[in-house]
Amino acid sequence: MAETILEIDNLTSGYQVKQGRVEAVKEVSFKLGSGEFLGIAGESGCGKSTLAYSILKLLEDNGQIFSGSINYGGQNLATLSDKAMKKVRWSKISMVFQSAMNALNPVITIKEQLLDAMYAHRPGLKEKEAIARAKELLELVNITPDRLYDYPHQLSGGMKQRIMIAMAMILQPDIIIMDEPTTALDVVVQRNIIEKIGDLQEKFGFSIIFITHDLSLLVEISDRLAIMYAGRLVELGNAEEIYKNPAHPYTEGLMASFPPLVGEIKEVGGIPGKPPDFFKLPTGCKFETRCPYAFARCKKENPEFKSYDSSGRLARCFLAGEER
Ligand SMILES: Nc1ncnc2c1ncn2[C@@H]1O[C@H](COP(=O)(O)OP(=O)(O)OP(=O)(O)O)[C@@H](O)[C@H]1O
Repeated sequence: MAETILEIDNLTSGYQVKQGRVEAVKEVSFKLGSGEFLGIAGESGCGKSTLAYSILKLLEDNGQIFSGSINYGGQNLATLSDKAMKKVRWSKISMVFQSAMNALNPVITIKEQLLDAMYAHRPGLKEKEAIARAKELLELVNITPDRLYDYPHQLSGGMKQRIMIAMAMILQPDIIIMDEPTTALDVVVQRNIIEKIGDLQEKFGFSIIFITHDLSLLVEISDRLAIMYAGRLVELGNAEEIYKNPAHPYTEGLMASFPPLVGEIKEVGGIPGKPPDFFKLPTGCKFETRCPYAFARCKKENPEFKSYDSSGRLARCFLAGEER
């Protein structure tokens, strides 16, 4: 892997609720390489957004990082002050939120919204320069510069989402976190946007953490994949290798739920049952209650997240690397 730009170590974060702590992210560790495209997939509620918001320290009021570290640029973001975090957020690590396009203000033109975002970080910027930069950003996401003077309602959903991607790139960050950036759009538009993101990444070299529940979107574009279940990473490794041979039964089930956009469709299956309640997690393997391969040991012991062969792939399953 290229030089590490972000290292998450044993991160546990989540929310304080009446019943106690929801540990929506539990002991998660991974490294993100410079220029790497890391895809994170898992069913709704497995903690993907909580992980993203933890990195940027944008958790809701009842949210909290309980333990672990988020190392970026020689600092631990998990313990960084709000003031210091403001220097990192957007300029070094930015984010495109789930249905971000709805965050565009309907009564203000795209120009004003882009310029406001620029002035917020570079107060001395001259208007002429800011407009030139705004036009350049629109062109990067394949929107003609004259659209700068439009209001959001004059643009399609795909265009609005591309504008949000342009916004995330304004300050040329090292890392862009994308949380389901295309979910609200139809499949063809989704694909165009993802291709565009890939082009931009190649051109500018930023790293991407791309979060989705739709694994088929990730397989082709990601360098590596991380699969989350009940707040934990259950598999992490090279995207193509995971696709060819998933080591964790949950990954296998996810693959079957989302057939690839291109290539052979094996079998459209799915995963029986639903994700567990964070307050009633099984004692052993957290996936045991839904796993077609579970055996006695899985009920009692929680498998470690570890490398099981020479490829460096990590998986949390007693059967990883074995014939299932
Ligand atoms: N503010 C909150 N207070 C309490 N629990 C929360 C809060 N926000 C999220 N959760 C819970 O944390 C868990 C993880 O949620 P999260 O949104 O991170 O999952 P996700 O994988 O991103 O799901 P989705 O794809 O639906 O956004 C869920 O059980 C969710 O109900």
